[in-house]
Amino acid sequence: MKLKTLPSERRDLLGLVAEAAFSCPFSPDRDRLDRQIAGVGDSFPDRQLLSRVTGRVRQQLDALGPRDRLRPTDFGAEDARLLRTALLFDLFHRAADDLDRHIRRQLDSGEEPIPVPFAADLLGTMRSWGCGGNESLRYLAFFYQLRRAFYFIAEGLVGCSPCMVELRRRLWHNVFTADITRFESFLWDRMEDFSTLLLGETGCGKGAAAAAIGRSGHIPFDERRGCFRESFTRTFLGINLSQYPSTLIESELFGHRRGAFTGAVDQYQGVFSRCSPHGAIFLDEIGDVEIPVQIKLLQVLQEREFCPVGSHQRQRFSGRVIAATNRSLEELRDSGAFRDDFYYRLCSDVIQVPSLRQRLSEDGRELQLLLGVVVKRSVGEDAPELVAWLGAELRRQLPGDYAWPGNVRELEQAVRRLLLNGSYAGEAVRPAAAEGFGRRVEQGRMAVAELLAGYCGLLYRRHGTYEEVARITGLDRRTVKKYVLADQDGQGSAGF
Ligand SMILES: Nc1ncnc2c1ncn2[C@@H]1O[C@H](COP(=O)(O)OP(=O)(O)OP(=O)(O)O)[C@@H](O)[C@H]1O
Repeated sequence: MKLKTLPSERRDLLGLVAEAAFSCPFSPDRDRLDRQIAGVGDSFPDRQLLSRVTGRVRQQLDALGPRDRLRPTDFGAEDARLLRTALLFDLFHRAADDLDRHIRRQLDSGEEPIPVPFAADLLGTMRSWGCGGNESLRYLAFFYQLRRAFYFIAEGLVGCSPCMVELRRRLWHNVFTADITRFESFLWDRMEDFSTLLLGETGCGKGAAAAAIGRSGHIPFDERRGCFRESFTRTFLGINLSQYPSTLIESELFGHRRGAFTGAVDQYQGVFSRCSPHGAIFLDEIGDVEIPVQIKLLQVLQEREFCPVGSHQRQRFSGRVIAATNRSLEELRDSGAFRDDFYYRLCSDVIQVPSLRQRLSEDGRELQLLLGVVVKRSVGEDAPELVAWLGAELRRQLPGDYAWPGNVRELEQAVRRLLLNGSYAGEAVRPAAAEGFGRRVEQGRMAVAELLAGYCGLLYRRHGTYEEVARITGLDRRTVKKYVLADQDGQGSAGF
């Protein structure tokens, strides 16, 4: 049979589509390609761009003949590749709403994978183009992974400032590498050794960034059961290492055998054994772990094996590790508190999550955008009037160069306080808090825990780091943090 060829103007356009299909959706390159495909300029509104692009691609494919008779294998090698990519691009965008709905339902349903009623249609369509059984299953899993990554990066890390745009691009690369075709061919199920270190101030979104990576791993489709093999809610497990005394950390990480130590009345599964094969573990506050635990973690990352406490049975770990800290790892490494070999195991990718201060200084619209997200999360719907009021109040009540030391978490709190009391003074609350604390000390009725929480809280508000408070008080950093958090929760300092 004589192989067909694409008309040259269609080949050019489908070439652009193939480039767009494999480029990062958060990159300026993708925006440029989309505008070329859609045949529109820079002023064309972002919101309408994708539907213009998909419309144009559909039009090009329709012009090649009835869709059910369009087979890439009827074309010469290069044209077949372009055509297949364009068909996949079109199918992916047709399925996007179904996939998003599925992601939301799975989020609500939790740990059991839910049925995917639209999967049979997608598989049938791909097979009608001559895709093999396994190949079409791979594409379906790939579609789902692409959509999850897009969903969690875009929803979890909102922001229009250049540093946020760059962060989203970095996260996408962290999931799919810088070359998605290479990822698709070789790396899709081999990402376990790509560890990630997230750095940034408290409350700036390191947890959100980790969740976006952890929920976006490869999950195969099980055609017999009609669902993906795993719920992505199980593929991301987090542990805040600063919450546990060093005696308990190992057991939380690796689990323990029954009777391994006093109090171990039952066998316990740690995060490493609970993590699914293509999942990820989020080790939050990695800068707080002591050297012996660093050595154990290093061993697991090197050998991919661990033993629960009190057991000699080796278990394999094949997930990814994402670690985060708001401390200066440079200082910790210089002081010997953080091992270099451990650092080098963790740092396949080091991503700096920007502070709210930097974001606001780069783009003034950032505040309004974030307020929109925070308000929607609080009231369950878009409320533009409320957002406008909150923005105006924050601008009126706070100094223009307010530093937002608690970042987005502080912004969330500021919104609640404005809604409750109509006021948020930020830094201006310090003297009042200090006065209240002083008064209560003078009254002489404070318990030691309350006194320490109030004092650590006061110093933390003044100096901004746990290290400095630890230096002044002579307490260790972990204890300082515990008191500062108690002070912030109002536990240690009720009535200030
Ligand atoms: N860009 C963003 N868009 C929307 N929400 C955000 C963004 N950044 C952070 N948040 C929200 O701010 C809150 C704090 O974020 P998160 O817990 O990820 O911070 P963190 O850096 O991990 O803090 P810590 O170091 O104290 O653990 C969360 O509710 C998170 O969803």
